[in-house]
Amino acid sequence: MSGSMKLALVQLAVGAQKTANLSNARTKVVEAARMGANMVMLPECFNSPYGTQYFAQYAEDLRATESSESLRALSSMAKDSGVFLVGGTVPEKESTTGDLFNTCTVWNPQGEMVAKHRKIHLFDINFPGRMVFKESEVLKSGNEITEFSTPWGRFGLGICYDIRFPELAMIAARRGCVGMLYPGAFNTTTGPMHWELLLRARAMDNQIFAAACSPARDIEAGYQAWGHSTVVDPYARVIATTDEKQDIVYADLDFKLIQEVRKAIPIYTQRRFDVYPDVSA
Ligand SMILES: NC(=O)CCC(=O)C(=O)O
Repeated sequence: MSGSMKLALVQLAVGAQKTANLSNARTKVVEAARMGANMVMLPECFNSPYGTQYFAQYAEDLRATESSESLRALSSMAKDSGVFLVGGTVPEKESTTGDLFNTCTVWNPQGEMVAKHRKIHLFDINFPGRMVFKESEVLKSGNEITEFSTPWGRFGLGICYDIRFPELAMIAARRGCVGMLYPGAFNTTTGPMHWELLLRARAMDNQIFAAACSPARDIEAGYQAWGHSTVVDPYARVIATTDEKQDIVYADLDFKLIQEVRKAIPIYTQRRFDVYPDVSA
């Protein structure tokens, strides 16, 4: 838990053409690496529009890198740029069962997959007249907590709606993770209400970094992404953000802030596991 790292969030303009999305992602990952990024994150559904009608059409078998166009592209982006790559999410089709998942893969600078996270909490909400969405109509949920190691420390992963469930970040932090990373695609209804608040809450409660990467907003799309890809530090301060357009957000993560804030506000040693249970145990 020391040193510093440059994180880049690629707020990608995503369209209907998968090949064009992969090529645009590659250009932006290369650009971020040239700007000194050590780790780059792509958004939820970076290779397809976001919507229940699209998952089956864009889904790929992610069992092996070679069998998936998107995984081959992510592996080579990471390797050619020499970065850790949190590869947004890709609609996944489990070939034996036909089940669909919303899945994030993470790649090391050698182009090897080091983590795979299937969205655990599906986005089912009903905001009458404003936002109705039911991922569970087409997707199955993942059942595993995911973390991965880097030279700067371990990171936990969640996908978009997963951020609303504080347990994932709490468990990751108590197991020693230095940050939570969320490829996401909030919308223009819930984004202004909760996107930044949730990131700051996850960072504040756990005294870790928290970052979320959105697609850019496409005003022609059925689902209007909120954008505003954001990085928050262990004091729960927003240290980098943007608006709704295509952009790359850069943040230097200084890991000594974790010890600093935990020393100043020592909630870590003041917990009362004699009164309530430790969810990370
Ligand atoms: N893609 C998602 O999971 C969207 C989550 C969201 O918008 C929310 O409000 O939560």
